[in-house]
This record gives sequence, C-alpha cells and structure tokens, in this order.
Amino acid sequence: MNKTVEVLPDQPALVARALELILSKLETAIEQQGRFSIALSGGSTPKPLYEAIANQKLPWDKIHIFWGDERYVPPDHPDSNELMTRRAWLDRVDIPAANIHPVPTLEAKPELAAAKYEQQLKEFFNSSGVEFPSLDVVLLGMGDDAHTASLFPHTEALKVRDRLVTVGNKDGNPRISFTYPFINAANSVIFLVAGANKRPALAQVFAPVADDFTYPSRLIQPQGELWWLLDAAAGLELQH
Ligand SMILES: O=C(O)[C@H](O)[C@@H](O)[C@H](O)[C@H](O)COP(=O)(O)O
Repeated sequence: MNKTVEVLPDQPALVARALELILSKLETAIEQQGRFSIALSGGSTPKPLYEAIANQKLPWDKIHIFWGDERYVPPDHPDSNELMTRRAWLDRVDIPAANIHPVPTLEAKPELAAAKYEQQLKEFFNSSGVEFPSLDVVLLGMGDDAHTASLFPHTEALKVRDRLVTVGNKDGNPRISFTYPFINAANSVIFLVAGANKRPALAQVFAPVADDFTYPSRLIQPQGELWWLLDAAAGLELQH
C-alpha cells in the first residue's frame, strides 16, 4: 500500500486538489485501458467536487460511474446519493446513461439490492474468477464516527469479507455498501475529509493501535494507492 496524506488550507483547495488527482487517474486509466471507473461517496463534502468535475471537458463515453454506498431509498428521494450526484454533476454533462451504474434501491429488500448491484459490478468487470475486481478510483468520505461508505462502527457489514456489496446499517436504517475488501481492491482509494468535527475520528484512524470495528475507516488499507485529502480544519494535528 502506498499511503499519501495531504492537508490543504481550506475546502476550495481541497476540492481543487481532489479534482486534479481524479483527472490524473482518469487520464491514465483511459490511456491504458480505454475506460475509467470510479465509485462515488455521498454526504456533503464531495458535492463541490462533483460540480467542479461537471465543468470539465472529458471523454464522457469512456467514464463509468458507480456509488460506493447508497441509502436504501428511491432515486428521487432527498437522501439519495444518486440524486445529489445527478443534480451536482451527471445531469450537466453528456455522459451516456449506460455509463451510470446506480445502486438498484427499488428492489423489494436491501439484501436483494446489494446482491443485484454485486451482479452488475461482476458483469461490468467480466470478472469471472477474480474475487475482487479493481475499480480505478473509489472516492470515500469519513463520518465523525470514523465510518466510511456505509460501514458503520460495530455493524455486521464490517464482518463481510466474501462479497463485493453488503447491507449496512445506520441507526436501524438500511444502506447498501461496498465491503471493505472490495474497496481495498481498488487501484486508488481517495478519502476527502473536511471540518474540525472529523479531527477526533482521524486521530483514531491514524493511531498506531485502535479498534478497527470502532473506527471502520482503519479497515481501508488498499493494495494500491491510498490518498487522504484533508482540509486544515480536519487535518491540523496530522500535519508532519
Ligand atoms: O452516504 C453517505 O453519507 C456517505 O457515503 C458517507 O460515508 C459520507 O461520506 C460520510 O458520512 C461523510 O459525510 P460528509 O461528507 O457529509 O461529512
């Protein structure tokens, strides 16, 4: 694992750096394999990044969008990560509908949605025989409880190691989430974390020793590149 921590002065600088990094990975992936696959996070931090990506002139037909987690709500629900992303980005660019791979949250049960998304991912990668296919980039946020994607502290989702997608649980509300082994199979994992409220969780995630099930972001140890992009408010104590 190749881990890089960058602390940017403020959120605009954080977004600019994240954009630069993602565009670099996108260019390399398209050069090398003719396409780029990225899984997005929800929450509030990435929204300005999505708006910035929408302003770029990119080969949209070569770009494939997934979500690393999604609330178990219809795609028109205000809590939907897909809805936020479409409004901030996807509805503003000429990306083929077939390149957008939303979590099928209209399935009758969260478990069915997770299984269907897993099947769709396997078909996309045509990954027969590969246990965990590799997305080019997985973009993650981190909650102030050190959760990431929908892998919340002390939940069953943290124990799932033989699937790509599972059912997460936030305060009794089901979520659909990549498993941590699938996230760790990505070529690059990029955390985007801002705000002083994230400092205590970051201290535990970066501590030499702490409980992974209490601080789930500790489980993200990709075989490829791990990037932590932090604003100064979040990363003050981590600056070397
Ligand atoms: O569905 C979600 O809410 C996200 O995927 C979640 O994991 C998010 O990244 C963190 O909760 C941080 O959220 P903020 O960026 O809003 O702090």
